[in-house]
Amino acid sequence: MAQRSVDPRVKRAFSAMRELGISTETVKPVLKNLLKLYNKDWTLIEADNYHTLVEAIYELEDEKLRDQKRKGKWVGNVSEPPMKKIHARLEEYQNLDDEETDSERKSNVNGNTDFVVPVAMAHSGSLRVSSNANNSNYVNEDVTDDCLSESYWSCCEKNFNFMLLPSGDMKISSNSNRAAMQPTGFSMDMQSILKAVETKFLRSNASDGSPYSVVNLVKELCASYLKQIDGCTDQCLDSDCSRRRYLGVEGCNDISNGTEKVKILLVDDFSNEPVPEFTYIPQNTIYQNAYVHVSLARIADDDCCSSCSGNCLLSQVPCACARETGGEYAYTKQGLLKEEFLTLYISMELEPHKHYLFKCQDCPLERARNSCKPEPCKGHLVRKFIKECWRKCGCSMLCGNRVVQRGITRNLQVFLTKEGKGWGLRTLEDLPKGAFVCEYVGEILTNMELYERNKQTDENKRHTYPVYLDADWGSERVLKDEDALCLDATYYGNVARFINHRCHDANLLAIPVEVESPDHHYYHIAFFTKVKVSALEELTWDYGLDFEDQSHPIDAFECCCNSAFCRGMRREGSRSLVLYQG
Ligand SMILES: C[S@@+](CC[C@H](N)C(=O)[O-])C[C@H]1O[C@@H](n2cnc3c(N)ncnc32)[C@H](O)[C@@H]1O
Repeated sequence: MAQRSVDPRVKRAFSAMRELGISTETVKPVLKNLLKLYNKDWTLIEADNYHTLVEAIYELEDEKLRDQKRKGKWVGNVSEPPMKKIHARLEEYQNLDDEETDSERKSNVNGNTDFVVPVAMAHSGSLRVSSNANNSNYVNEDVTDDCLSESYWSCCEKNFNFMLLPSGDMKISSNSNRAAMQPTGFSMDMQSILKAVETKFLRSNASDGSPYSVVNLVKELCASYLKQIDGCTDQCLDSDCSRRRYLGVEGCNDISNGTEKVKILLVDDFSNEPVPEFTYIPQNTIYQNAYVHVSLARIADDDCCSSCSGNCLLSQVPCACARETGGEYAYTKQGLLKEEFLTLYISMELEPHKHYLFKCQDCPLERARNSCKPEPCKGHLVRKFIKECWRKCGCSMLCGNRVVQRGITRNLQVFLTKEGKGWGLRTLEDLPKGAFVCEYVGEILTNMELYERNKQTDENKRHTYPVYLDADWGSERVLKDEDALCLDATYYGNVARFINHRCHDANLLAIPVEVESPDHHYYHIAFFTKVKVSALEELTWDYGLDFEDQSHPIDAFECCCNSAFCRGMRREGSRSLVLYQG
């Protein structure tokens, strides 16, 4: 009888779990459940080195332990249940992952942590970092010597260890594996090792006269590695590598400083633009006077789903958290924003006049601008919120109604735009329509504080990164200053501060999301794709600017969005708003 071949993704998952000491028997049922849950969408399972899978196993095992304890059958070590150990391993594994490329991660997952370059192989063939299925653009391409400028070498040395083994072979491993290598070989500097390997080869194999160079081999390794970690294409590697510059003193750095689940690199392909000065924060932080009261007690019992468990999206009847979105969840089981919500938000963005514009009696924005004689309110669009399950809910962190709070999972990159917009954000992977990209993160300020900041800042350093949190100002007659909030990403922010404006046909939408505070004075602004976005496309957002408005104190920019619908190309004497509506 013909044997059914096992899906390679299943094999990879088993293998990755074995690395963590989790047996295939334990993984099988959990994986099966997750595949059912996610409609066989592997991206969610494979993301973050199978984080979801490990968490699910962890939860199931914990549940079993709790059950055994309840029944008085558990005889293990109270201080460290077995899955706790696995969890610790996972953390270790993910820390390790911070230092790795996708390809290295794959080789680790397959139990093949280091590259050993036997001299014979070094002679006969090319060494390549194995390919990453999602980023096939960046691998298995020819790499020229020109690509290897100083910065490449220093980056390579920073990220790899080169070691001469007693056999004369060379072992290359990522820096994170340094400790593991020590007992078996002699650690020396990279150049000496390359020389020694080459000498050994030439002594034993020189007879066939083939050209051989360990140096070239390692160059190739470095180039492949860099192409993988920063999404660099062959074109930019080949064209003018010396101009490529990586943020930081040397080597390649993650602008999030390890605070996000994924590395976010900043690349400058065109010039020596100064590196943006700001502090990366992955979550909003209160500046001073903003009143953001988060407490479990303030969440009413019927505003959460304490009796739920597991994944709310799988229950027959939507839970209380879906009430905000009309009794149905905003997300699909694949974790994407549902079509009908996208349509509604797109219409709000493109045709705001068709939606309810609330005009405050005593507008906090106008009050901040001129407290003695405020102008009439210009109106605020009343928006529909997404509400995610949160801590008072009984469901798990894997619940499908928790997307934004899980943070960035997509591969993103900050790059210098060539149209003169400054830095921008792009995706390094194809994104489906409705995918969560990132949250707009900054300091939480009252509008008064923002206004004061702007007054004190000189003309050239205007605060070009604030977003109003005015999506629900209509629900209160008079909003107190400490409740009328905005986010300013000028000094503290995340990747979203690099998202440039595009008139009308931007590919992202900003959507208000309630997570922990039911009153909607404070909420999250989350960016979702409104169309499919291809790898390397810039991510843009329509700031909703009125380029004709000349009344605002902050000077506008001349729009270079290149959209056919551009409404902001500088006309003589025009000024406009640089404050966005969230
Ligand atoms: C939120 S920041 C975006 C990131 C910014 N490009 C940077 O380098 O930090 C907004 C600023 O970017 C620039 N910008 C954004 N979109 C633009 C566009 N379509 N045309 C020209 N400049 C733009 C403007 O200077 C604007 O004040």
